[in-house]
Amino acid sequence: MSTFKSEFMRTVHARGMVHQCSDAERLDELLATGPRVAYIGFDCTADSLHVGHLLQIMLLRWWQKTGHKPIALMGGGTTKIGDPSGRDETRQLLTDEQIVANMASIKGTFANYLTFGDGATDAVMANNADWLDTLLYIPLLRDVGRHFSVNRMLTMDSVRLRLERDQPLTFLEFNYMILQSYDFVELWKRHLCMVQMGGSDQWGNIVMGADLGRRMAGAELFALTSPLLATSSGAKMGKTAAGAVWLNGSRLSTYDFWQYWRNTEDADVGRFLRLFTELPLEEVARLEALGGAEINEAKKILATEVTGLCHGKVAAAQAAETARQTFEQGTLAADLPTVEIARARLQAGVPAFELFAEAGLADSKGEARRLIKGGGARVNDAAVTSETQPVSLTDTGADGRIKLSAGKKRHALVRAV
Ligand SMILES: Nc1ncnc2c1ncn2[C@@H]1O[C@H](COP(=O)(O)OP(=O)(O)OP(=O)(O)O)[C@@H](O)[C@H]1O
Ligand SMILES: N[C@@H](Cc1ccc(O)cc1)C(=O)O
Repeated sequence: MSTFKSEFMRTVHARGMVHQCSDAERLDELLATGPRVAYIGFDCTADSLHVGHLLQIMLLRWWQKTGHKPIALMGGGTTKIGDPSGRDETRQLLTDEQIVANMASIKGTFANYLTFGDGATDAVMANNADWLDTLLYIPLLRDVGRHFSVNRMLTMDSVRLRLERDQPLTFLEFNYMILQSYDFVELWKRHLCMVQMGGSDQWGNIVMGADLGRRMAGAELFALTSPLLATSSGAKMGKTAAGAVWLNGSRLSTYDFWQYWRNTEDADVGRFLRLFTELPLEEVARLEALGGAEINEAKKILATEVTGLCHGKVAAAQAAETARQTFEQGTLAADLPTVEIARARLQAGVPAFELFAEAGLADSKGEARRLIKGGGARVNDAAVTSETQPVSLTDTGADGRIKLSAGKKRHALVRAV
């Protein structure tokens, strides 16, 4: 591992970011001799990326930091097809308008992690709709389709698993890997892009593209995948009971994002520090070795570092301070009153005045209404603007709770049961 010549390969291996690489030795050689180009594709299936994408973004960031050029590819075209990789069911089809809106909303995230521009190692953003939307069927079949063996396509996990489990796979989805492969060759032609990275579920799509590049253009292309992350307790990383852990601040507040990382399981602290922060490995080793209550300090550092990259250092410091005031300044310690509300009710949305009364923050519904009218009621630190404003499951923070406040000092937590 330590024998790698290139800084990129040394760094990403040492930090545990690599699952598979098609030819690590050869790639290492090429990376040691000058700036190279790599890309990762992101489909626009929602209006924000989530924590599951963060490892991919960190790979692009290290790629750039170690002297190479990253391409963030928006899947404006591929989102119309829907990648079957790692999924049991066909994705719901999105309209063109939804895809365009999602892309606009996702794009901003990359500016926090990458430096864009025209220089040799500046990042570039591309959209595969630019070349996929105008493909013609017969020419595509003749120029590209002839290089694909259906026999081999059937052995790819994205296809094989559906067939083995008797789950339907549409012809539309079956074509996804052809289009992702085409992207790789197109980016090679446009930018001499020679590496495609992605989560391990993308391996089949990536090696098919590398093969296509060899056949169509005589290009030497490489695949490098990251592990698909689960927490120590086995849950797929990035999704909580309350939904995905979104990267866009409009979807998940900086404070809740910070809390998600603060609530990391003890056994994951070292691994997450290596994967999601840029702290030197010696520092990570020191933090990881902290025992007992001190591990909480390491979790706060993790939360502040990851939040700092995603939302900026100022917002991260603010989130850390809010957490300190809320949970460490005596009045609001762990004995904060918690009310349990039936999940179905929260799903439907409970009018704020009812919830405040039930949580004991007002003696009656009438008093709760007055509290709200007077501007003294807050849900997750945001003012409640109408008495009947519904409080629902979507307000649940990454820690599985909704925080209600009456004035500055009185708080209660709501948990769905
Ligand atoms: N836990 C994870 N660890 C590493 N990479 C992940 C993780 N979750 C997602 N990814 C990467 O991000 C890509 C998109 O993931 P995923 O398919 O889960 O996103 P989604 O389409 O937004 O969510 P869903 O499949 O739940 O609709 C995956 O192909 C994978 O490479
Ligand atoms: N298939 C990838 C996204 C992607 C799209 C186009 C590509 O060329 C590469 C990757 C995913 O689902 O996450």
